[in-house]
Amino acid sequence: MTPYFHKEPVLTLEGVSMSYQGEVVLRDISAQVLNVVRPNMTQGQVVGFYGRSGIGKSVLCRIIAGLTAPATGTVRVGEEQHPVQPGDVGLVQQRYPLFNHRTLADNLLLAAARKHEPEAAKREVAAYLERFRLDQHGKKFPAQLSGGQRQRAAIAQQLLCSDHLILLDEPFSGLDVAMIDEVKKIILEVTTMDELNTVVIVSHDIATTTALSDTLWLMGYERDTAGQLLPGATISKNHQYDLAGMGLAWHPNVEAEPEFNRFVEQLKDEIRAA
Ligand SMILES: Nc1ncnc2c1ncn2[C@@H]1O[C@H](COP(=O)(O)OP(=O)(O)OP(=O)(O)O)[C@@H](O)[C@H]1O
Repeated sequence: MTPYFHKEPVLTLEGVSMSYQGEVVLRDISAQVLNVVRPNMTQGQVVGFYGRSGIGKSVLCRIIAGLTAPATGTVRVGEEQHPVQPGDVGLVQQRYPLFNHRTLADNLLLAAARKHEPEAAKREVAAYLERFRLDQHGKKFPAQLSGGQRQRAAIAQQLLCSDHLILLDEPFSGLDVAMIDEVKKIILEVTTMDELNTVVIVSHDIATTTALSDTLWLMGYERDTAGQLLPGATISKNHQYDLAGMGLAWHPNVEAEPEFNRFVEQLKDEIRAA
């Protein structure tokens, strides 16, 4: 097993709850992502986030991104662990928010200008275009890009304007196997760019996401001591898995290992029960 240790927190949720018109959607969620350090490796963090459809994953993502204020609780991000502000966290949704009337390079420049001075923004965009193998396509408009290129562009866009933390909503849905491999590569690339880079993947593709993750969050409902179902979904402590500690954090061919497959089957059972 690759040795690792934890440093400072990069994302902290403290007692987060949310209700809409009196209906409790999220209940008292506390969870933390720590900067994982592996000797001689630049390695960011990948959190896989599961839950059944309609349970509240998107609501929690918007809260983590600072786009919706929770009813109670706080979200802290970054090295200083400041309360999240809109723009701190990139949110890559299934519909990629590129401007159709601007070229890819202009779209990225617009994002980079939120964080950098004009000259630095240009340099950053050039570096990201190359890094994401989009340098041949900078002058194209979003409609002229393939689905995979648009997805890479959307991830680059969010990395350019956010501060190390990005949330990917269903990054594998509707993709063929070759494209899934491509997106996996991008996610791994993002995490090896900077040890503080942290990617939260919300997905129904359990095996693919688990293979990439070093932490898993499973959202579900809990019962009180009398066996009554409590309102609102939560991420209980025993549903926050430390894959690094279990020897299942991403490494080449982790998906071929029997322990990995046993764990994925166990997770599927837990999701059904949650
Ligand atoms: N703005 C809103 N007003 C009222 N209710 C809302 C609002 N946003 C979300 N909800 C409710 O919160 C619950 C959780 O929705 P959410 O979209 O977070 O689920 P999800 O886990 O992301 O589902 P899926 O996996 O199907 O995308 C749903 O019952 C939804 O109707």
